Amino acid sequence: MSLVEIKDLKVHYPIRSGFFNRIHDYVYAVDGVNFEIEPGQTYGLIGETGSGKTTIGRSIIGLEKITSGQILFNGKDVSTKRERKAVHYNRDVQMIFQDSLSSLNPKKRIYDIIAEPLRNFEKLSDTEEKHRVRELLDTVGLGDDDLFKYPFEFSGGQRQRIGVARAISTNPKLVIADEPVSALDLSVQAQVLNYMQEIQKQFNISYLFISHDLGVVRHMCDSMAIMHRGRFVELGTRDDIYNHPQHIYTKRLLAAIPDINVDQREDHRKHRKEVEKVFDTEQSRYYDKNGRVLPLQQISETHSVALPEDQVKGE
Ligand SMILES: Nc1ncnc2c1ncn2[C@@H]1O[C@H](COP(=O)(O)OP(=O)(O)OP(=O)(O)O)[C@@H](O)[C@H]1O
Repeated sequence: MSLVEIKDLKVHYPIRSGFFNRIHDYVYAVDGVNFEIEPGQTYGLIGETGSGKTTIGRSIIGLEKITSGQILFNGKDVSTKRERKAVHYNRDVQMIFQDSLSSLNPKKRIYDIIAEPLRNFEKLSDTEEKHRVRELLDTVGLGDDDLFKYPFEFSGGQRQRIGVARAISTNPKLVIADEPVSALDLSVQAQVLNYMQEIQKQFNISYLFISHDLGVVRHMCDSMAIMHRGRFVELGTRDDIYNHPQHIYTKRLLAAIPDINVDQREDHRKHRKEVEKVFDTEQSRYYDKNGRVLPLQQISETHSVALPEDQVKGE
């Protein structure tokens, strides 16, 4: 059984205006998405800013009221607050945010930041708590010297590792990581991602990894969905997406990954320009007359794409 199943999830925000503040339209932030996250695996949600990724993450953790659809966790419906409470959901699902400086309380020492979820969810003695906090800091490569420092005394990468330690303190089954490394330098990004992968293996955690950059998630995700305008344009395994992309929006995101090989930069620039040109001329075929993403078509057991009818063929 999948750890998480998302069924036809919709989150629509009303747009109000006028003297009576009437609803005159909606923002279709998330407009009918379906996917599953397996135990111990990483699922990627990739798309440009405003495509609806964060809204999905916030809906799963319970920070966003959903318009319709279902969120199942271990087969149990957790779409409402009452249902989440009944299954200790708040302990089992944690989140890592992009901005580590604002997500860690600046007035608290690291010890208390990491101990806080433990105090909320576990009944530990003082000695057990100290032992657990030390163990967690050690897991993310920080030491006893760091225990009583404040967040501002750390680098961005270290703070993000503290965010990881806090998120895993309650032994969660799912961690939602919303752009966890976007604010970091490339070398520091790799370090934080390595810690996240090691922790995943050690504790069999599932990640929902949200990013705007297909380059960053290449080595993290087992499966992924490419999102645009509140819907999925393509979903599949890592191999489906990186080696057999079908939707022009996915191809465009792939072409945007910088080429680290200096000799090939010119070729890469030309390829990127060509992909952009195709996207500009062809994109109207891939969206309906209101600019919405077409319905997904399954083209293999693992791979679905929102293709125009005349493009659909099995792999
Ligand atoms: N509370 C809200 N009220 C109205 N519209 C909202 C609200 N929250 C988000 N939106 C809109 O919903 C859409 C999706 O937003 P969301 O933050 O999920 O996108 P995203 O892909 O995560 O973007 P980013 O990477 O910039 O965070 C956007 O158009 C956004 O403006």
